[in-house]
Amino acid sequence: MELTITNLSKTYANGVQALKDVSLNIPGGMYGLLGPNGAGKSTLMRILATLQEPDSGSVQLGHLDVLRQKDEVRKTLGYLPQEFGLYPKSSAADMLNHFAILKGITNSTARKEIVGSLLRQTNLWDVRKLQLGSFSGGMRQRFGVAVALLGNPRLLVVDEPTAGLDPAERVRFLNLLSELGEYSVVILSTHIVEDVSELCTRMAVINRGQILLETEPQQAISAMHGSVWRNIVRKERLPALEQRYQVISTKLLGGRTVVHVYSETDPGGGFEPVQPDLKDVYFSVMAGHYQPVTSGLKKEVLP
Ligand SMILES: Nc1ncnc2c1ncn2[C@@H]1O[C@H](COP(=O)(O)OP(=O)(O)OP(=O)(O)O)[C@@H](O)[C@H]1O
Repeated sequence: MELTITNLSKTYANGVQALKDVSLNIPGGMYGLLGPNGAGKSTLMRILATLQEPDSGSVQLGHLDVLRQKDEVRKTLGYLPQEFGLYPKSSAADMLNHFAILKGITNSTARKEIVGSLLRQTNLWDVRKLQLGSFSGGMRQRFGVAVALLGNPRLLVVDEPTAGLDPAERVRFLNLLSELGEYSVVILSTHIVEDVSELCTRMAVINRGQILLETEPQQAISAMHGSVWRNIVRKERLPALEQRYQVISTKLLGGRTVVHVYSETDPGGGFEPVQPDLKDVYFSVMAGHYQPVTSGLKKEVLP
């Protein structure tokens, strides 16, 4: 199973171009779509989930044309939107049973089995009789996954699921997702770099509706070896450093500022080489130190 997105564009009525000629090949497994707020992630996710029309382009899931065969796609689609409403007075088990009926699982014995197994898989079995209104953020998200998994989707679209989860809930949630990636296409949109580095075998960086990078996280990190340098400075020095160097990121650490810069040769000035991580990759791409490439990270500095 593979998802092929070709030349997708979308401009809203207010003139905002949310997607500009987006093309991606998404194989089975866990795929990360990483970008800041407003990058166009939700627009792309809603189009993949057959809830929105692009202006142009095509999307193919295996042999299905996602934009034309919507009913067929919906049978094999799971979608966890950024926000969803639940009946607060319903129990988790009742609500999931209700969604299973909507999904067309009419045989009651089969449905009971499926609902039970999903509640166990999402670690909600013990709280299945509690009202959804009493659920924590993490429990809600896991319930959302249980709903999205009804009917064994071949395509699972998950939009910013970890925003608002505490660290323990986030880890539990990511572990749950990582178990799903093997047999279907799972697309995870997020603005959190760690979500991608911990989970995804492939990823794309999107900003202002454009794909800036499409790669394997490990490959992108390797390609930056030797090009990331670190210094710890006083805040007042930052403007001067930004003039002189290609600054990737700055981070406060105990009142001082840790600066990462991009340079293919020793930049001097007290900078030391560091092992790059996916944050260095992401912020370098966002800062425009790299040219967009379709696969892998080419070491090309923009003029
Ligand atoms: N219905 C709409 N009408 C007009 N503009 C919209 C609409 N939906 C989104 N936009 C704009 O399109 C751009 C992309 O939005 P989108 O929600 O796809 O981004 P995102 O990456 O998901 O961001 P976020 O994480 O904030 O949801 C933004 O500039 C947004 O303001």
